[in-house]
Amino acid sequence: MAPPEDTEKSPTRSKYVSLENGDIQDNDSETVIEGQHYYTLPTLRFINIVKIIIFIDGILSIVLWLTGGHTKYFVDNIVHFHLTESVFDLALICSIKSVLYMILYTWLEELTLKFTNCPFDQDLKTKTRYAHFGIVFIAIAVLTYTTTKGGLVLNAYLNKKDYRIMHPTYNALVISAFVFSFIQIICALYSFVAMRKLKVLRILHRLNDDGEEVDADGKPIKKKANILRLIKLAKPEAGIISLAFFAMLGSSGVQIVAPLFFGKVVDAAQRNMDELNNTVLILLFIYMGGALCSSARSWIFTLAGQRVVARLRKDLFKSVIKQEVAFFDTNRTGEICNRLSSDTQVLQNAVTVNMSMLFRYLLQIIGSLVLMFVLNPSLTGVLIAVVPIVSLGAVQYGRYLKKVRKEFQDRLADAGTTAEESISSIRTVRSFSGETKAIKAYGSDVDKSYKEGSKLAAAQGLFDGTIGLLSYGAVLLVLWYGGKLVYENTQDSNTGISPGVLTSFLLYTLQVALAFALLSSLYGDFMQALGASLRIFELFDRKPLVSSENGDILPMFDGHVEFKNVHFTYPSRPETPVIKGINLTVSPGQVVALVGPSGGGKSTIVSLIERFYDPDSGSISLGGQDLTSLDPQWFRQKIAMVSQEPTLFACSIKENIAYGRNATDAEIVEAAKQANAHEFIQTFESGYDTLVGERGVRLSGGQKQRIAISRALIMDPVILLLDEATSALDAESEHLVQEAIDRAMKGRTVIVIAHRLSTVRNANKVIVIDKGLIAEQGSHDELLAVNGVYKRLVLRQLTAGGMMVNNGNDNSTEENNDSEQNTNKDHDQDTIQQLD
Ligand SMILES: Nc1ncnc2c1ncn2[C@@H]1O[C@H](COP(=O)(O)OP(=O)(O)OP(=O)(O)O)[C@@H](O)[C@H]1O
Repeated sequence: MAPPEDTEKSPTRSKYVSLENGDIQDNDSETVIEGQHYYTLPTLRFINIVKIIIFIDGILSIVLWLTGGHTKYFVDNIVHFHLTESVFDLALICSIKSVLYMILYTWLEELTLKFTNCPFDQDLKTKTRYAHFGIVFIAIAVLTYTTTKGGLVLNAYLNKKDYRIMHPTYNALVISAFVFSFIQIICALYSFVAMRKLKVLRILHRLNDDGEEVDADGKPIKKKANILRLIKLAKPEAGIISLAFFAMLGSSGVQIVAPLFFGKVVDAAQRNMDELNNTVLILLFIYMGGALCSSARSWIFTLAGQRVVARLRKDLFKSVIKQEVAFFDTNRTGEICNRLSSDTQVLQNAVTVNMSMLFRYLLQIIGSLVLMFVLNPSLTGVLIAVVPIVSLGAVQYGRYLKKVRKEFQDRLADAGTTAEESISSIRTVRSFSGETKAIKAYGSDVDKSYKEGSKLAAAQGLFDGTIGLLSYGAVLLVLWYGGKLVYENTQDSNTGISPGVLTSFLLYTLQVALAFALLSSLYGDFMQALGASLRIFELFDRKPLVSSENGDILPMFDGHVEFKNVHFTYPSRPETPVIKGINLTVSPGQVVALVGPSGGGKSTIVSLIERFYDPDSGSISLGGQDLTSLDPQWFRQKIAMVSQEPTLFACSIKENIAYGRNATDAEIVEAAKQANAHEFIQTFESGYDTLVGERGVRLSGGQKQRIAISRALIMDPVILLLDEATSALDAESEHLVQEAIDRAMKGRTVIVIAHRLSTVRNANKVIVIDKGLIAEQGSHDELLAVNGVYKRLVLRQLTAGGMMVNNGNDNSTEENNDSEQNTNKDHDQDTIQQLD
């Protein structure tokens, strides 16, 4: 579709640029859509809100009209129509305008959506204009009429001596007709903005053939949080929640009928003492029943909330822990932990306590309004006329609040993450005197969250104030109008209302106003919960890119590993390929040493064997079968890893050794003996039950490594993946660790990232990895014969006395240590001579 030549002239057209294959690009949001798409639209969008307002207006007008008097009065009102004494015209106009509005708004939305797909269709554009102007015309005409009529009625009431006062409900109809026509003209004008938003919204919501929402690349988008999904979280608690609902019905019932009895008390006080006593006694019983129901409701709802959050946390953690390793490369630990703790807490309140409050207040409002209607419809009509203003304002403002609140929560989470990082690395912070830096970083994050918090406080304050003013304004209106009716009653007992009824009415009004104010603050809570649930459901819905379940189990696994033309790039750094086409074979029982310059990709190869990541292309097989088709749980039992800086868990030595599988005490001790760990463990007061502290801080480097070797040995792995420690241990530790490693290597396929010459010399095969490729491979001697990377590496490291030479510590106490190191040194000397 080619854009017409006058594209620049039309603001709507210039927003879209057609692409070669008929796609449309939205310049503002840089969103591209291909051809025709199906979309989901939010339920609570502008048109639907307007329709609700029109509906309320229609219903209210009809009710006020119908409750306005007896049959003759109706007929008189129509037959002897009088501009300032009849309201038949208003009821008629309201019915006609409601139908017209419904038709025009529906048409307008349809046209706007069609226009998104065909932004250059002149006909659609003209029709959309007609729809817009039709709506605005009706709104202006109706507002003009209702204002004029209202003014004339008021003028007649105040100034005309022979004015026949209308039925109170009809007066309410005049007020509500004016208020609604005012709201509707605002809606009509806002419809221009709303339709523009709808176009963008439509582009942003697209579905694939399965009905899932997809992004511009056609990939499914994580599910959005919605209230229904939030409620579903509490589904298993449905039983006890329904119990709580019954209790809530009881307590709300009390709230609803109590004001009625208050009124009766006031009226009884004007008659006789017996009636007064009886009414107060009834009220006391009502309150006692209400108290019982209230405590049951509160207890059960809170209990259900606790259950929901406990389950939520477990499920969420399950989902997090199953994510592929790459996920943790891009997501900070603190942020994830925040979701587990604070976001789930927000949800706990939303799905139970807030939900209960929502129903309670709704019940209170509806019940109170019904009783108010029974007491005096006209007074109720006056109150209802202001409700739509409050609700429309609350919804719009609530949206803004949600945005600010989310921003605040994000900044708070950032601060939490920064603090966690510093505290968990306190040793590094201390040794580099990084306290000031850490304090500054945390302080700056807290300042940012404070900035957002103060914005939130102001916004929330304004929100609460406005809602409060509107609510109490309604009370004042009722007080004035009700006072007038009481006054009328004192003049003529057949008209107006008694003081008792006014008391009930005022209490109801307060109750409705309060419930309304609380309901609107609940809206804020729900919005906050929606924000939290967005983040939580994002984690819930995230399917790990590398699954850790399901797959084949080989009946026999000999330890054969093969890489075929493997290419790999870390997802967190997509522009930098790390492995660029590696072919290698490790035969069962072989010891293969990976060497090479730092950053060449050795550790990445080991990670790929563990299937922490999947290669971008090529294949990795274990025992002849592709790694991606094997059950990760199974093959990870067959592969054990001892890394350079082993991480231990903050539990006992015993639990750390038996981390990979359930083992008996005897097996644990045997593994520790094999790893030369038994002796030092025995010197500890609590032996195998000694706690190692966070990440094993209470153990020395050598001790940690030997525990890690025990942990690997207890798995009796077929393949051992070793990353030799580069950090220098003292001679004794070095020897003990080395001996444990040598023992562990026996009878297994071993892939070792080698840093010691002795390891490389004893390996069956040495593979030199450089810049993501295999630079050389062969035995130590073969590679030395080639004047290549390996020779340079060995020479550089030997002459530098670097990592590949065993640390010769003269203070060594054990004789065999010395002799072993001397042998190594001799070998190293040989090597240097050979190289020279
Ligand atoms: N999780 C990661 N995300 C992104 N890039 C990574 C990640 N881990 C490693 N890299 C990058 O991949 C490249 C290879 O790293 P790798 O750790 O495999 O090298 P290496 O040969 O084991 O180095 P060394 O001997 O120093 O341990 C490096 O450039 C490194 O920066």
